[in-house]
Amino acid sequence: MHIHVGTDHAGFELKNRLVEHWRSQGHEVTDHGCYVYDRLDDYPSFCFAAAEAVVADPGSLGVVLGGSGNGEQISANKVVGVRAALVWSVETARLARQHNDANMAGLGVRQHAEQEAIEILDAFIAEPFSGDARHQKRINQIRDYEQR
Ligand SMILES: O=C[C@H](O)[C@H](O)[C@H](O)COP(=O)(O)O
Repeated sequence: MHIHVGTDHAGFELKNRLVEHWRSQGHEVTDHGCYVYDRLDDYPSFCFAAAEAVVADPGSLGVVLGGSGNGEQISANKVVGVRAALVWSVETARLARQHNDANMAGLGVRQHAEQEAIEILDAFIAEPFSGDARHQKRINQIRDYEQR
């Protein structure tokens, strides 16, 4: 799996852990920043970069991190072709893939212990889309609206 990751300062340490963790599992990981810790940096540019990379790389997945994950998810969803879900438990992460075919996850680093955050994001990466017709129909409705 090719995984694109972006974060602001709030997720800097977890992002570095995830890059190492997923590479050790054999995943290809592209780090879209931030590359240095700056407590005054702004999340949108990192999220746009990760989101544009996901759209340009069909089959890949993306993860955006921040204090709450909210601004990161909002930013990622501005990029046409992105379906970013805010994931806050293993179950919501799995459902984001199973039902929504989400190609990006937003996670609030300040809302979880590190190990829990890693487990949530591992669940997101591992879960396939169910392919069920009822879910695909709804995803198509979102795609059609986005393209109008
Ligand atoms: O939705 C935005 C994210 O949670 C940001 O990571 C957060 O707003 C950053 O907060 P601060 O600038 O207070 O560290």
